[in-house]
Amino acid sequence: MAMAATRAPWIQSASSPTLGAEGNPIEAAPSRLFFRPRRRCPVSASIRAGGARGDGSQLNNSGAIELNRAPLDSSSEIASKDSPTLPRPLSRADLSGGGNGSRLRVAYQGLPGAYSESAAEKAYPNCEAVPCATFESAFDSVENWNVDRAVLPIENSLGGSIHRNYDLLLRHKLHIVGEVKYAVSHCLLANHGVKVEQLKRVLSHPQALAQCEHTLTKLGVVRENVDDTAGAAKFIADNKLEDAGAVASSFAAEIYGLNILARNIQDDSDNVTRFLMLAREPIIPGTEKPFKTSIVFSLEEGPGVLFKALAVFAMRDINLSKIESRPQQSRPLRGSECDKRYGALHYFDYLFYVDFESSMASPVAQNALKHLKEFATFLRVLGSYPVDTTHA
Ligand SMILES: O=C(O)C(=O)C[C@]1(C(=O)O)C=C[C@@H](O)C=C1
Repeated sequence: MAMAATRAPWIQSASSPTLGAEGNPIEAAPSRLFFRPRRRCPVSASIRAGGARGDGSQLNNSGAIELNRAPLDSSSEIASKDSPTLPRPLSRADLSGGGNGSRLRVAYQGLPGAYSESAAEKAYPNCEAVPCATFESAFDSVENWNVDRAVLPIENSLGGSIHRNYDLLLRHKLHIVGEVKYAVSHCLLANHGVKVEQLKRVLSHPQALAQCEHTLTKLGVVRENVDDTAGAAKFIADNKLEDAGAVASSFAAEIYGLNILARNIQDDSDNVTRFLMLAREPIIPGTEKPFKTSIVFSLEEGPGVLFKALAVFAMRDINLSKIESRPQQSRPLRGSECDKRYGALHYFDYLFYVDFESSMASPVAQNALKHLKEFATFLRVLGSYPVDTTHA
């Protein structure tokens, strides 16, 4: 019996029938390359075009996917994510802004003048950008329906990954519905009348300080971490500091009445931060333009298991655009394993976050995840969303 979609459309149970073939001979062959896991992961992809499907799901008149809501293994983390109370998936029209003339409320971390605010406004033009003290409170605001979306940084071309947000993506049940790249150009700000030579310390977000490493080293100043770049600007303005500067945007200088001592002080002029757009509901992915899918999984221990996991994409010519590993915080160490030479060994248990360049609407991507599921101990699709192909 087909049921209306009340969960992320790509999720079905482990016991669901085989998905349609993608014409890839590897799929039909027994996968001797890969070992069988002890535990099986209850997640796989399931979106395809055209009426009734082998797995019991239906393509409805509007082209939206309706899936069977199959029972999930209660031992799996995925079960907690896909509450049956989830509202309808977003359509791609929902990506651009609030309907009915209402302004979409979009949470970002930091104060007005933070780069994240500008990224939120780039992602959702005409939105009402809502400042949040922490990344976590931005996640909470969406989950608690205080705002419609959150836009949060995930990686920077100079500073690398923002690990906190990777961890929060897993801990919360939001869906990635888009990405936006934003060119970050840092300024050195100080109160009016303060000269560069007077500065003994410079305050900013740790990422921003890291992005200006060369300049700050040349200046010989002490770096002080604060929650966001705009917060640093506000702090030195409010306290009328004369020995401290801030790394922040020219917009922050304007808002907090500071002087710009230097512009473009980041280590490389091409300094781009990639932000994720997060929502309570997933979007229905398409294939008519480039899509990207973000997943997180964990694996059994064993020689070459990560290689095998990544091979499910390589053998289908699916490009990976990002891979990040994070320790499993709830279970950081594996049980001790004996080694003849060294005795008991402890290994860190990892979560792997992978972005791959394919839409969950593509059978090839669905089959890759189905294949991955065979030896993943946990797998969750964080979102399938259009690639930001614009210039930052
Ligand atoms: O502090 C800000 O202005 C932010 O928006 C945060 C943040 C970050 O977390 O990476 C965003 C973009 C820049 O890379 C520097 C800092």
